[in-house]
Amino acid sequence: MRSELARLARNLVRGAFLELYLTPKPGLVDLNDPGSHHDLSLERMEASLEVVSGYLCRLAESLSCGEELAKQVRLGIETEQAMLERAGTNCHKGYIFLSGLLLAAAAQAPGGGEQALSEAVAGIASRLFAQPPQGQSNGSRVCDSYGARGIRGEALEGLPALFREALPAYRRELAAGNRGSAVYAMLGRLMATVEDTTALHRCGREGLGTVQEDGRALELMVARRHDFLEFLSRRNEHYVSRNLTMGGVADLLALSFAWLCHTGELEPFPQ
Ligand SMILES: CC(C)(COP(=O)(O)OP(=O)(O)OC[C@H]1O[C@@H](n2cnc3c(N)ncnc32)[C@H](O[C@H]2O[C@H](COP(=O)(O)OP(=O)(O)OP(=O)(O)O)[C@@H](O)[C@H]2O)[C@@H]1O)[C@@H](O)C(=O)NCCC(=O)NCCS
Ligand SMILES: Nc1ncnc2[nH]cnc12
Repeated sequence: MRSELARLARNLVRGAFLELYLTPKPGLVDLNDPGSHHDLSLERMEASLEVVSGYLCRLAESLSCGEELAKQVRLGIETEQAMLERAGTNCHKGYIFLSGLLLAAAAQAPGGGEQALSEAVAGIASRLFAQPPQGQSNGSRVCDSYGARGIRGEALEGLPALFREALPAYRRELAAGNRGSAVYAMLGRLMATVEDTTALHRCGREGLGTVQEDGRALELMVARRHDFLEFLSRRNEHYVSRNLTMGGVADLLALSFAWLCHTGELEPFPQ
């Protein structure tokens, strides 16, 4: 199991880099610009991912040794701090949690299918969130204000954005023979369905509604073979003008990339 967890850890890092470099992405850091993140840059995100890479390697080792969940939580919290110190940002806080959760679930359901993995995610999340959260955060305040479920709801339901939305969207497009646009079908599906608390935090319900409408529009443009790259560039300008972002979509896109790397579906040649 050790080697399989180490391989998934490496793919979780690859997924985050693939998300970062996908360009254009409305409101998010990519190869063109920092989107609506004036405190970020490509270099800072790359520095942050160096920290995430070390974390995932240590987490895979901890899981292989059968250490208890409390140790994995400590590793996650320490990594959040290390990310702040190394890159001066919390830009991958959500991904630290989501990638750690998926890795921990894979340790619990070795060789199981995606349904077993989703159930293991939900089981671990129910243990993680058995106690009420300590203190407030942007997401918890937004969840209180808008009755949103956010990252906690996503985890407690077994990552439906990954297993029921993103992966099927990618596989449908791939089955139709469209390798090049499959990633954008996945991005559109996530934008259309994720209840992203960073969008709510920045621009309220109207902001989340904009992201979800744009996700549906992107899906339609991909299906009709329209110029969706021009659309995404134009929407990026609009998001920047409103300080709108979709950090939760970014993290779930990274996780989707990672899992597709792991299953070999993102590359024509098996690893
Ligand atoms: C479970 C925790 C990680 C939750 O911690 P916290 O309460 O601080 O988290 P939230 O504020 O609720 O948001 C967490 C981040 O999750 C991403 N997210 C948002 N919506 C969703 C969703 N529906 N599904 C999945 N993920 C979602 C999002 O992360 C990304 O955006 C952040 C950057 O955006 P930005 O607008 O810049 O945000 P801010 O800087 O806060 O605002 P500004 O001032 O800039 O305007 C960035 O984090 C991205 O990753 C949410 O931000 C935590 O409680 C926890 O348990 N941590 C310990 C880790 C652990 O247990 N690991 C072991 C697991 S086995
Ligand atoms: N590309 C990106 N831009 C801003 N925040 C992010 N969090 C994760 N990926 C991100």
